[in-house]
Amino acid sequence: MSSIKAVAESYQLFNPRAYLQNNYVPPRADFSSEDSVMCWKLRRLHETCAKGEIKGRTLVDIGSGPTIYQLLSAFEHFQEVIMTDYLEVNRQELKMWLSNEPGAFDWSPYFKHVCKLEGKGEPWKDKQKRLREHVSRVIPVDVHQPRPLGGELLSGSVDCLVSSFCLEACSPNLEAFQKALEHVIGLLKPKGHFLWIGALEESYYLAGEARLNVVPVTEDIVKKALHTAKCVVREFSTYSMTPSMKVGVDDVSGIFFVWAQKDDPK
Ligand SMILES: C[S@@+](CC[C@H](N)C(=O)[O-])C[C@H]1O[C@@H](n2cnc3c(N)ncnc32)[C@H](O)[C@@H]1O
Ligand SMILES: O=S(=O)(c1ccc2c(c1)CN[C@@H](CF)C2)N1CCSCC1
Repeated sequence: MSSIKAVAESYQLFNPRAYLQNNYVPPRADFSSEDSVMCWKLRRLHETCAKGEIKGRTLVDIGSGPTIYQLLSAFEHFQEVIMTDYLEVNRQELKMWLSNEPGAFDWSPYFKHVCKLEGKGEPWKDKQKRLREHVSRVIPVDVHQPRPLGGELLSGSVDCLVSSFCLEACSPNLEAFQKALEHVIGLLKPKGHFLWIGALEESYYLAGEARLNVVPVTEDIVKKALHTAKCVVREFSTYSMTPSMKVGVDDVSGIFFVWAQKDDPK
């Protein structure tokens, strides 16, 4: 029986570079076909943010890991972006990229693709510069705490949350997954937006020496969890993995994309 403490211990072996190599380096991260999962994820985020409803002052990314792709469309509509992760090694990887230090991960294929989606002919380096200017803080997070960001932000003060592959990847069971979701939603203002990407029916993934357990969730589980957390689903779409995409670094069956809004109790 895994516990939150056991999950935390398993993450001590997490290798950000191995994780990036497993999931974000072409050709596995494929931009050559619009039908690839990466293009699907970026398109969902672009099309949802292009509607113009998701905007405000503060955007917080929960469980950023060593990645920034999840913010490439949403960040444009907010004054301040705060990135978060549980591990110092991931926060350091993010800070390396934000400071454009030698050896930082190359996210240029992602910027190029999103600039193409936006169709404004903007040089991708201009967007890259803007994202670096928007991220004000990279701070610790623990979704299993009632206040996941500690005292860094007031509960109910955030306009938009983004989270990708975090909650299911750090929750030992569905009860903990539900509580973590409710802790995270507690950061949002009423009517605040939640852009959530996650793994469907995944039970493990690898990141170097680390083998991380994942609580398997289905579309129905995710929808019910959002309802219990008093969120209204605006959009829910899924992507099914092809057998060729299963290369042993995880056993994910599919991906979900959610745009949800926190209920207004008034
Ligand atoms: C699969 S990675 C997701 C990374 C990135 N968001 C992405 O889209 O690839 C899961 C992340 O959850 C973080 N994590 C682990 N335990 C956590 C906790 N208790 N609270 C918040 N994040 C946690 C890990 O450090 C890791 O960066
Ligand atoms: O975007 S993905 O669908 C993706 C991206 C990241 C992850 C997973 C899947 C599944 N395991 C997660 C562990 F929590 C991390 N993708 C998987 C195929 S290759 C390109 C990356």
